[in-house]
Amino acid sequence: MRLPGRLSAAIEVLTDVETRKRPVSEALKAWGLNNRFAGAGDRAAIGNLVYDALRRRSSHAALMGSDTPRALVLAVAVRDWNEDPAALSESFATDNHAPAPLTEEELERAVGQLPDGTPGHILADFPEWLTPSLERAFGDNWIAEGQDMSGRPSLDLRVNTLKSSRERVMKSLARFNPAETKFSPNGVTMPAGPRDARTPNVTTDEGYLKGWFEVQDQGSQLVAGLANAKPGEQVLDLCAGAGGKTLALAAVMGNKGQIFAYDSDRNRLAPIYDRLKRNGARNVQVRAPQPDALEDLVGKMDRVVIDAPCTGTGTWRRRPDTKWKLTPELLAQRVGEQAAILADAARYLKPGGTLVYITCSILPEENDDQVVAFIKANPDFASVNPAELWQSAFGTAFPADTETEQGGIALTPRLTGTDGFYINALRRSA
Ligand SMILES: C[S@@+](CC[C@H](N)C(=O)[O-])C[C@H]1O[C@@H](n2cnc3c(N)ncnc32)[C@H](O)[C@@H]1O
Repeated sequence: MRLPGRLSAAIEVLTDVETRKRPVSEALKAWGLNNRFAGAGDRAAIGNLVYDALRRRSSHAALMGSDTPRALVLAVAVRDWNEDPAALSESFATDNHAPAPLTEEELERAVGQLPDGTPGHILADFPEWLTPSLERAFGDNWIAEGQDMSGRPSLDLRVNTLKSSRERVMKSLARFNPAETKFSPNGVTMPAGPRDARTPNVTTDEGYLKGWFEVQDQGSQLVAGLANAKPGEQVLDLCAGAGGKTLALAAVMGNKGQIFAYDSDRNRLAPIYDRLKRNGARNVQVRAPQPDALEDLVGKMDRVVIDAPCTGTGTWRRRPDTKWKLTPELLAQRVGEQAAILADAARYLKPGGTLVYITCSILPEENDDQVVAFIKANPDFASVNPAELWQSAFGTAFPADTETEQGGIALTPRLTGTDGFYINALRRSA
């Protein structure tokens, strides 16, 4: 397919996403099944167009004076893919699969600029109702943070030190030009390419099949490291899900000590069994949800890790459709769940133990605010100094501006080139 046909297909997929409220991945899959002639390169290009349209949905719409799928996809072609609108329109006229040629207004708007006085939430490309939260989280930098949240993410891998080394993984993936991650000591990264660049399919690599690495954003690797679990400790991973953090904890602990991996959702937990095997993680006991599943652990843990259910606002680059679906009600629901989990988690700790609270959110309601409320109710807990925590976990310089007011660490695309993550290590007095 040539670009005009790919643009038409992207408009079709985006229409499906918007009218049927479908997740992008589902709509793309359905399009692929109905258009079997399209190759992998076409499907990747169409996916990139759709995701780029959603990443900067509000500024694309403001520029074009319309938020139709056609307006958004044309804006991507010009603003993000650097197509010349007049040449593009000409190419449409000679291609049977192309959208209709651009109107006079579209041609004019596509090369224009957003006017002075455009509201910050449009410049930053997130829903207006979140402005006070993001201003509170990032002060004067809130628009720049939002803009960096609207770019394409890199593909990051965590080298599984139980089975391999960074050098070996980089050699195995040399055809994708991997580089070392800036902060994570065991990370490998492949930057996102422009336009129709395809994301490397690393999960068919021999190294992956042998358990040498996992696909994991550098931010997720860092918070797992900052949980600061030590070999020999007793660790409860209370929201283990499919085990992304569990596997990283097992590697940091060198398979020594014990991790108890629990999740209240059996389906989410299900993939962990195969992943543990592939990774050679042998110090993990999976606890399936059932009454009293964790009662024997009360008062015995050195560390309880809460990778809390959250809005996922830190992952907007990867899942830009969720950015526009988030509502105040959903945020309130997540905040309630987090407070309940935090309140329950403390009882598993030994005196002197550490509660590690993690989210992949950038919203203070889910981060520092939760810590303030928790410490108010549990005055025997205090945040471990972030710079000292970083030093203890990695032995490297603490990245600038990542410390939050309440002693947490907040990672963002702008500050650390990672997804948005928050961590606060709360130590109980002995
Ligand atoms: C952010 S996800 C965990 C991701 C996982 N740790 C990883 O690194 O792949 C949050 C998880 O919390 C689980 N969860 C929600 N409420 C819970 C509760 N009350 N107790 C335990 N797990 C809960 C959800 O099922 C979900 O799997």
